[in-house]
Amino acid sequence: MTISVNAPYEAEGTEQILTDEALQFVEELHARFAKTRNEVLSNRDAAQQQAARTGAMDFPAETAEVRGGDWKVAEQPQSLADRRVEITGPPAPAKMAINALNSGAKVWLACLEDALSPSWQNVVSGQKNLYEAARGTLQFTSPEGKQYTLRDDVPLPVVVVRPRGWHLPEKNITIDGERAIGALVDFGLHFFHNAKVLSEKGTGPFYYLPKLEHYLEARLWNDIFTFAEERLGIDHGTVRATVLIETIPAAFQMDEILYELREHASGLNAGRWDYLFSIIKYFRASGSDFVLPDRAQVSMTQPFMRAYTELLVKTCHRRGAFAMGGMAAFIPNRREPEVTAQAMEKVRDDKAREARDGFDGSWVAHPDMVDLCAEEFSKVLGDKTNQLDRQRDDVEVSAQDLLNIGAAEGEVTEQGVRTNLYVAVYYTAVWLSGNGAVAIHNLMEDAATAEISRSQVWQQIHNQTVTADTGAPVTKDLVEKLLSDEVSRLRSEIDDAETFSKYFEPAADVVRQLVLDTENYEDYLTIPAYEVLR
Ligand SMILES: CC(=O)SCCNC(=O)CCNC(=O)[C@H](O)C(C)(C)COP(=O)(O)OP(=O)(O)OC[C@H]1O[C@@H](n2cnc3c(N)ncnc32)[C@H](O)[C@@H]1OP(=O)(O)O
Ligand SMILES: O=CC(=O)O
Ligand SMILES: [Mg+2]
Repeated sequence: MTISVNAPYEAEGTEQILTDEALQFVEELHARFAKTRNEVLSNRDAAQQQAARTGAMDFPAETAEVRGGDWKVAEQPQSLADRRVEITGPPAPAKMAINALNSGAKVWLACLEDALSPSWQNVVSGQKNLYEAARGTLQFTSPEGKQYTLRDDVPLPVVVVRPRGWHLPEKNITIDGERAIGALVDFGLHFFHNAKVLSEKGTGPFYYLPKLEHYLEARLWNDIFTFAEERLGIDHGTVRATVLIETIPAAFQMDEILYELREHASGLNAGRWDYLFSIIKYFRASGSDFVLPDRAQVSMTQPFMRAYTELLVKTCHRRGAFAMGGMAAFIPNRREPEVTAQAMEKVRDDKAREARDGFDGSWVAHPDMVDLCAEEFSKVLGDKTNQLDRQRDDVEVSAQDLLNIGAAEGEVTEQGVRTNLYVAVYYTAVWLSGNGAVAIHNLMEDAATAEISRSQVWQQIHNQTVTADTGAPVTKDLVEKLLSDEVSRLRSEIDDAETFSKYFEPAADVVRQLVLDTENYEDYLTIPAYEVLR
């Protein structure tokens, strides 16, 4: 096998990160695991088609013994015992990494996934920043001259790295002429450079695993961890993984996923945004019973969302694994105190509900929200660091509860379609410019939320959904017109013509193709967008 880097430019950190030894490790991962990754990825379609045809899903029959069995995941390492507040954000640019590390959170989810646009610069410099974070040497001076250094007055958060999902390639690295697998590049480079340093400190290496759709995908990650530990001479079980339950098939396999990873598992996380995206994707063509209301109306208190989070807490605590809450999208606006006050109140409610339900901690998107999340969890935890001992034997969740999507309260409106188109184009443009997360109308938008936006429109056209505010069906012609309006609106808001033509016009082309091609549904927005990204 031959690995080669065919990058369009030399990214910051290249010399430090893309060493011969590190690339050889990435190549070894491909030699051993690429075939299985390709198999598990191609299995996804058949499972989706079966569910779409029947409109039904169930807990797998072949793993009844795993669900019924009395087993637990390995004991949790001390450094992860208290996860009451986790800040999420990309490790590039460096100032975001430093701000996250200085935020006072217990954990920093360093995101190479939903919140990172995988430009070559971000992929390499994100690894460089993680390398320096692991060694406590990360610092940065902004172009305006602002100095960023790591604080030394409190313990810094433990870093948990989220590599890309199984679906995304890394086009700037090839192996025998084929594009490398993004997840193996992200994991391989991080593990190779940092596993020893982190394991000696007892603070890693730890990972979040995104977008899994089957327990065999968890088995694959477990095999990768076992191999990587042996190869670098690190104790088996040092790696700990928290799996995002953020696809509808994974909600039916929570026990199985923990079981596969039991020697490496830390917990599960309720990734609400990708979960909604997955539901729309799975049942996009299964009729109007599966059409969700406008995105803004689908809250965590809808019965099918409660079923999902309640089952997650119950499953985790039965198995000795952490149950981690998700992301409320409201973010503060330091220029608008009223917006900030409202956002704080809504996020506080969200965290309070999660803490009451038994979650051990949760996510925030912004440093200004770290304290409120810690406060809400501390109220419930008291002197404890987590509530692993709280069993939710009162919870009974059936397949029908998880799929009770038609009962969601709310409606589809033309204004909702407009907002979805606006957000999808805006987010894609920002992603093409190298940022994987952005505030739009005081909401955090990232790859998962943008996927919901574009998929809702596709589904509404497919089902000719009638909008509540105009009484008209969502047709291709209507969407063409609304998209053109929203692109004009964006043109009037973006005062720089060059930025508009460089990022917004290609973004509009990507979104137009995604929503209007009703014969084909693209599995991920980021697949076509990646072809345009440098
Ligand atoms: C569905 C999911 O997967 S959720 C998880 C994935 N999504 C994320 O991780 C999104 C995380 N959040 C963010 O990226 C950001 O909060 C955004 C893009 C939404 C908003 O960022 P901004 O527009 O920069 O917000 P704002 O101007 O209020 O930021 C103030 C300061 O806080 C910093 N900041 C804001 N959010 C974060 C964060 N999550 N991590 C670290 N620093 C942050 C900014 O860099 C800025 O720093 P500076 O004063 O040194 O320049
Ligand atoms: O990754 C989290 C999500 O909500 O998606
Ligand atoms: Mg996600």
